Amino acid sequence: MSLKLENITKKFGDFTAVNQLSISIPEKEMFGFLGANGAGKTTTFRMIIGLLKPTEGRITWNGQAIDYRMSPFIGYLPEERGLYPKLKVKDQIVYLARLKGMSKKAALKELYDWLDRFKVPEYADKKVEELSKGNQQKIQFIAAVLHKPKLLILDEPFSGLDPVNVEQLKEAVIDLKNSGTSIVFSSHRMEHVEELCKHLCIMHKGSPVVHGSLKEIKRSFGKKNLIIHGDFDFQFLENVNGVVKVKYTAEGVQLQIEREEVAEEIFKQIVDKGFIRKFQLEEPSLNDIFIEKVGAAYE
Ligand SMILES: Nc1ncnc2c1ncn2[C@@H]1O[C@H](COP(=O)(O)OP(=O)(O)OP(=O)(O)O)[C@@H](O)[C@H]1O
Repeated sequence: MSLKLENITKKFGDFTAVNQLSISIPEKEMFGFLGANGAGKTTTFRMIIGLLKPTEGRITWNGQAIDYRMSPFIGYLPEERGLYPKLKVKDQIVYLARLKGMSKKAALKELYDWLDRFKVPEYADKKVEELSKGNQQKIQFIAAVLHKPKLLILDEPFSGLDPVNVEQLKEAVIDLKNSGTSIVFSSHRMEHVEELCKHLCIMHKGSPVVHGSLKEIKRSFGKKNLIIHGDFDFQFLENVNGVVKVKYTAEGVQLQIEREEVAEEIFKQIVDKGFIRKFQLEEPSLNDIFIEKVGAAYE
């Protein structure tokens, strides 16, 4: 039981926006879509919700082809936020909820529950244009989740939010996942995907360049990070075999090394050089992996 994309290609004329994308998104999980601008994330989402038709391939949800009849089960937070500025929040939310088959009463109850959760019950009677951009985004998020979709697609849900609002929305998303919603979201921010997702896909120019579980992706990357803090000169490390990158930090140095054994070698070499305050081997970050796989495209 899952969302499945099989050999999906989307062409706009001669231009291929998505190329042979095959992914399986597990049920009741959060799946992250990473990619530079123009990588094909939004196009993929539009195909998942049935707004665009793939040129080739098949998209299924629990084995059934996705079509408009599934709309009540799907929630979508589009990248281009599209609320009507002149309408009151509650009128707009009720209108959108009714399109998903909810009654006015149920929609209002859900709306007030969400507004209470975000500690802004007074927004119900405000016009959208009276709210800040970040708060408009919260309302749009509520519009996407009000009908309790089983599959929730969030295009850049955290962009443009201040840190407090990012945390608030993250908690809401985690609660939805824990209550059984399958969530797919895109982001430019590696740390959000790293924190929230078990599985992910990195898109590059329409093709998936990395795909799978975060754990496995990190393990198979091979390279590790080694953090050393100490009271001695680190420069000689630039010439140690197996050291790929050296980044100097306020308290020492952060190395990218080819494999774990290089850390042992380095330890032998620094042990007599002076006081070592920290010597820590870490898995690569998603950012390290992204930079290597997509690299120049993220300039
Ligand atoms: N309707 C369209 N007609 C022609 N080209 C399109 C259309 N929609 C998208 N594209 C192109 O397809 C490519 C992928 O776009 P898409 O919006 O899916 O990227 P994205 O990964 O969501 O990027 P971003 O992070 O900037 O939102 C881009 O080069 C874009 O210009």
